[in-house]
Amino acid sequence: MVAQGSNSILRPPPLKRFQLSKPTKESLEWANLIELDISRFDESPQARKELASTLLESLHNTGFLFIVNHGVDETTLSYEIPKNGSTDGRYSGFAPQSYRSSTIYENNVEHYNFSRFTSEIGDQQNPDFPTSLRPYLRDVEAMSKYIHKDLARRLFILIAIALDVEHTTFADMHIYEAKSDSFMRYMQYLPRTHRENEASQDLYLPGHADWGSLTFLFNQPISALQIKDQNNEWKWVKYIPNSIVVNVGIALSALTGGYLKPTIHRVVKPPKDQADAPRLSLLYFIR
Ligand SMILES: O=C(O)CCC(=O)C(=O)O
Ligand SMILES: [Fe+2]
Repeated sequence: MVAQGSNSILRPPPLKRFQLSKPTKESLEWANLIELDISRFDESPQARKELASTLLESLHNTGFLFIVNHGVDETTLSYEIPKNGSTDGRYSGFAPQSYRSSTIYENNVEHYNFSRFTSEIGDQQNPDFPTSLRPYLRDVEAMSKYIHKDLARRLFILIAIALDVEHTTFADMHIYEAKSDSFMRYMQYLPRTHRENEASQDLYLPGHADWGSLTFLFNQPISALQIKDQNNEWKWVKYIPNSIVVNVGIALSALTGGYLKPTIHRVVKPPKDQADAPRLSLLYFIR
């Protein structure tokens, strides 16, 4: 990544790179999810049709899939989140551990949210960005826009093709510039002691479905995300290097008459060989 602002007088020290762990050696019960090669979107009308039907089937059955060959380097934005700036972190800015401490489950989670980068009055980013973040903002903006305006758009068009409706039906409902709560989130799960894990029943984030339409999660080596499969059994989401995990939220499920599944998922204590490392989730929520 090239830090911006090299011509300016503002040269804060760079953010620390987030140290990615090695993948687990444990054999876990993995969820059976497909890998969609999204680069085939522009190959031919036939390829697009095939992608559309694979996508629809998996979002109907499991509500989750991996997209690969998506054009983003997964490590580009792997930084330690800054722990200062605004503490009003609900949709924009930093939320420390204490923000979630009302539940015994999420008290090891801290996050930093970025709203959409638009110039609408009353809908701007929190202007109180910590100085350390400013050199990275253009990259965060580029990444957010690429996911929303390009990757999600392709998926929305494929869903429309598969459902045999006007191709831009869903894409037009999720225009980046239109008012929405879409946002990017850095979410850091801090390791817990044995006693803390006992108190929270090994849960880092309780089972839930996402509210929005599509969630993009940069897959990373610490295994902790689980989804509830068709037999109501929890299965682990596998780490596939350079893949993005995509899942359906409640809004998109409603927009498709319940055809696409807003699958329940949760985050649990990682396996033993990863239990002592912090876990960084980089998410983009399309709402
Ligand atoms: O951290 C993860 O792997 C998933 C987080 C999640 O499900 C959420 O924030 O809605
Ligand atoms: Fe979620």
